[in-house]
Amino acid sequence: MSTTYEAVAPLLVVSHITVRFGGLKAIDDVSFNLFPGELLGLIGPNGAGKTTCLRSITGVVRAQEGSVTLDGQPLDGLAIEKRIRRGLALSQQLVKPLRHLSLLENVALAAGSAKTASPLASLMHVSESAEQARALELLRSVGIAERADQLPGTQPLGVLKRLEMARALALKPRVLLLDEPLAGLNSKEARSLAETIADINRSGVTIVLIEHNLGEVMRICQRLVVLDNGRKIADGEPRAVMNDPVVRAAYLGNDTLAESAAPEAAHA
Ligand SMILES: Nc1ncnc2c1ncn2[C@@H]1O[C@H](COP(=O)(O)OP(=O)(O)OP(=O)(O)O)[C@@H](O)[C@H]1O
Repeated sequence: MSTTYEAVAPLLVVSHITVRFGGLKAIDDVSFNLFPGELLGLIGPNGAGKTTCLRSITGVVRAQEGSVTLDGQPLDGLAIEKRIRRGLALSQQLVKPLRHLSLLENVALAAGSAKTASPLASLMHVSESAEQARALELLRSVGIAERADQLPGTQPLGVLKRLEMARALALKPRVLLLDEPLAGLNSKEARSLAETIADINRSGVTIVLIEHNLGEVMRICQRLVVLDNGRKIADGEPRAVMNDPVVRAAYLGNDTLAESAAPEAAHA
């Protein structure tokens, strides 16, 4: 994709964020922009601060310094629910659907809660056909519509991850934050889910993707931000970033880079 993002106002601005856990600086003065329509990869070695960065954007973790703005509106100090209502959705590493509800009902519940403030009212929404139809459409968009009536307990991990994505999309997010969606999948499943993520992005959803599968990251992301030891060490076009000696040094000894994201093996 050859969008010139600099000509467009950023949708999300992360500005000089610092997060400390006791004496540890998990995030150290990190800034980056996310532009409308982008699929941005947030990468870095283990413990680099990627998840903490996403959590500080959604308010799960409070940054001691810095600010986050969505469409020009500061999110600082807002509770998680308010940030969700402003348009952020976080799809987590751990998949936790409601076990007694079908896949369709799980997504319909999320679609209902996007429209209502109270959990009881959102439960009642499950019976409404509009939410059911929308939930089915969302299940279709993540490729699991044929399992709509099945329970989560019988599903393989790949399906549960797609369900989690559909639930996040039900919130109609302006920015979808995905934390390691490909973890635990084999290479074929990972390739397929990465394609689904790219499809979701092409349908107009702006995405930040944390992922260790650098082969898929290189294939689907339009830009990469790299963290190492809590600091941003690179920000730019994927191939240029992966060729950056500073990035290569950060990953030195990390087999993932050598095996799946050598620049010569990367797709354009
Ligand atoms: N709640 C917490 N309390 C204390 N330290 C934490 C907490 N959450 C994260 N950390 C520490 O902050 C640092 C960054 O962790 P984080 O999980 O953000 O990294 P990451 O890049 O997402 O790592 P990984 O790729 O391994 O998931 C690590 O040193 C981690 O141990």
